[in-house]
Amino acid sequence: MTSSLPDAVPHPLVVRTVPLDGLEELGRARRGGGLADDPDDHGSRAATPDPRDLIDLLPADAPLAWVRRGDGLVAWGEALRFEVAGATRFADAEAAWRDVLAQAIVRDEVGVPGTGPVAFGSFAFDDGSPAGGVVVVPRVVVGRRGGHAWLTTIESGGRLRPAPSLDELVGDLEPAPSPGAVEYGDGAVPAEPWKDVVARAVAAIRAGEVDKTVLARDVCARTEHPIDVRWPLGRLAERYPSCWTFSVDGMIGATPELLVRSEKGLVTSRVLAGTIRRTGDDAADLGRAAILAHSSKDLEEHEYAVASVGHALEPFCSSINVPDVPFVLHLPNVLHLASDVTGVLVGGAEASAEHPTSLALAAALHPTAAVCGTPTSAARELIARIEGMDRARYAGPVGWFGGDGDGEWGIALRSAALDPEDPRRIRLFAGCGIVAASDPAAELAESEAKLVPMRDALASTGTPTA
Ligand SMILES: C=C(O[C@H]1C=CC=C(C(=O)O)[C@@H]1O)C(=O)O
Repeated sequence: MTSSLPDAVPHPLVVRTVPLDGLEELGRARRGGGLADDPDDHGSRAATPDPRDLIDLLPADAPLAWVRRGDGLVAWGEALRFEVAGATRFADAEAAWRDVLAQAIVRDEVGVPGTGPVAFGSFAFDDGSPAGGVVVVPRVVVGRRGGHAWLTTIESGGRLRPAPSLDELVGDLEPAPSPGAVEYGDGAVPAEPWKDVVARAVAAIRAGEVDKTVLARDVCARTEHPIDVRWPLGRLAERYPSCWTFSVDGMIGATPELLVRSEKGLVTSRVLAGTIRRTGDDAADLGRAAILAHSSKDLEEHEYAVASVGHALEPFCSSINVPDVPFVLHLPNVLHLASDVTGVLVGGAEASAEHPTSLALAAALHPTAAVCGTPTSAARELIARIEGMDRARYAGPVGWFGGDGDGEWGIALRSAALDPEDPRRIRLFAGCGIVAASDPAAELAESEAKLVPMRDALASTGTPTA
């Protein structure tokens, strides 16, 4: 399978970024409320931007999003789109983006990460997947970071014109309608047989074929009404503020795992592996956090994941910091062992330094042991042999990059893929790291806990599941 890219960019892109005032007011007016308190901001209760300010600007048609704690990017419209496929999908996407940039006319009056030209991407987990990958260059981008907001417009073949106002661009949006009742059905491998798949993986590990692997499953949902992506997105952004809520070409979710952020010579990766379900009782959950932090099975799972990220970043970095001990990340549905790995790219922040792009770094890191296993190629083969489904863009890189190559790529976890043929159908995914001590029934329960964010996001009403 190869990528089919246009031979040449049809017209140069004209990109303009201007500062934006009044984003909060616009968001507040739409919701009729005040600024939100961040539930992750333990104790300080500082006023933070509402996680929905950006999401609430999106139109229903093909919205693009990368939002965390109310900051990030939302975008819509399609100035350009590249579809890529196969093992060269990342390199092809990057080359196409470079070609576009070589001809772009840019006026950026803000100059922070995420301003100027921006492209969103979502890529398949597996080289052989028909899902391949897609890069979308939107027509309108609204961004916010640390109290500053901006508006970028991208036109193909136009002339540099005065920037339109946000009101003009957004107009009167109808709020997202609920998808109504949701029916769930089996995915490629139903729950009970999936336990046998886990048992086969455990046997393969005990036989020495791999040290660790990650197995995933899907469930299929059918909704009463067509799914307006803004419905689940708003709920995910509100309920999972410490995750990255994303939407790219029908792939949506709120991932807690940052594959790589590359910014001015500094790279960061949030590595997760090792999970315990929450009970809904805060005191009991503190006890469970302590159990997780000392669980040899989970620490082993985590160690493989951290090592895979450290090794993949090594060739690009002059220094790397890998924490000795993971911390426990508290999400509403689960607790994870987490490590923030940081590194300085060779050349550091020097303006003359030629850094790899964030997408090239994502390609080098993918697939980490958090979604594939150790050693990588044997784990990949084992997954292809026993998992019984095409992961498509689940567990693949999803995110954005800018004109200088810097950007942020998450791993598409806690996610779902809309059916491009039927707006009432969506496929939800969840996976679990498997090591020698894994128990199939416990892994099935863990996968159910990881499906909760998307299930709750699709629900038409009701209290989210703990
Ligand atoms: C593969 C998934 O989770 C990974 C990320 C965090 C914790 C994991 C675990 O504990 O098994 C997985 O490695 C998923 O959520 O679908």
